[in-house]
Amino acid sequence: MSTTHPALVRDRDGLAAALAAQDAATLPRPESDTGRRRYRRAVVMTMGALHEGHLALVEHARSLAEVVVVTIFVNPLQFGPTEDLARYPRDLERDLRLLSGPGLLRPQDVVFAPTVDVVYPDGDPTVRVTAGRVGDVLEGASRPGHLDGVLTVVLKLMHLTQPDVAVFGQKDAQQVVAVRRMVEDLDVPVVVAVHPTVREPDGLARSSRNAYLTADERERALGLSAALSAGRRAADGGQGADEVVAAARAVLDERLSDDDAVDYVALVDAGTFAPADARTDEALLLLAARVGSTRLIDNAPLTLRTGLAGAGRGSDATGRTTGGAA
Ligand SMILES: Nc1ncnc2c1ncn2[C@@H]1O[C@H](COP(=O)(O)OP(=O)(O)OP(=O)(O)O)[C@@H](O)[C@H]1O
Ligand SMILES: CC(C)(CO)[C@@H](O)C(=O)[O-]
Ligand code: BAL
Repeated sequence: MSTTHPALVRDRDGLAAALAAQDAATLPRPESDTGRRRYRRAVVMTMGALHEGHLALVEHARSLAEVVVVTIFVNPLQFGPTEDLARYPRDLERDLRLLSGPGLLRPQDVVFAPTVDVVYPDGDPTVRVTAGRVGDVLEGASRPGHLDGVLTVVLKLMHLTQPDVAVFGQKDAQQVVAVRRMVEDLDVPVVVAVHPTVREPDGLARSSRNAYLTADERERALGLSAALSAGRRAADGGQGADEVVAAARAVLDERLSDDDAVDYVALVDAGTFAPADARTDEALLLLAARVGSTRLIDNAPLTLRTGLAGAGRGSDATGRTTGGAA
């Protein structure tokens, strides 16, 4: 392996030693040292097959913290029995090469790429984290148990890598909501930071699964970002939630073929993830579709001008009380 690669650790002892070295290198400095970043250690969790989206998360982590840990682990627990666990792209050499690019990992930063038996030494864990009602809708409804599997490994990786801040991508919007909820509900002492979705120049959200797409499928996949733009235009034009969803769905119907299938088009309150209604102003338009055999997701924030924010109270998809006067 080339010496320009960042430090790679593959087991728990190696990780503990690397974290101890990071801690020694980041002992508190005098208050007068104004060059200090806000956090000591940031973690970026990935499943590898890295792309510009992941690298943007790493850059962001680096701007937030003195040292960074990137994890690369394809977590079997979050894949359903008919999903793509076996064919999910894995290329550690390539990932390490990308992470050694300029402005990314520094000598004291670490890549933790454990095998399944390192993360789950006793096999599938008996005790797991449940996403509760966040895990029942949208991604959770389409991929039963997916968000439980995500949260279980995220909590384990937080324990193992001991970050002060963990950086996630907005592309997986529901994952962000679930992780934030877990951190709050289980008093996990980690700050959750979110980076906006990074796109290809033509609008396609970067995703490791884009590698599965044929040229024709990739063209049809542009329907997702086009649908989000149509939804945003409808909102900008003063349309309500139903019209925004209809505008997005019409574009998907037009751009996808009989070989594809729309999974969901949903508009939720950006703050609570509850379905958007007349009280919603800041909303998130969420899409999932299968293009050929590849399932893709995307989302975009938008502002509903029909929103009557503050009216009434309710309970959101995450269990928090919403709306109305405090
Ligand atoms: N285009 C993107 N922009 C910003 N963040 C991203 C993007 N793609 C992935 N991420 C974030 O990177 C982290 C690791 O994601 P992951 O390794 O699953 O990549 P992915 O491209 O989403 O893969 P997949 O194709 O399996 O969905 C997650 O926090 C995810 O939200
Ligand atoms: C957060 C994560 C690394 C957990 O396996 C995964 O869900 C992902 O890559 O988004
Ligand atoms: N980025 C989400 C990981 C998954 O689809 O399993």
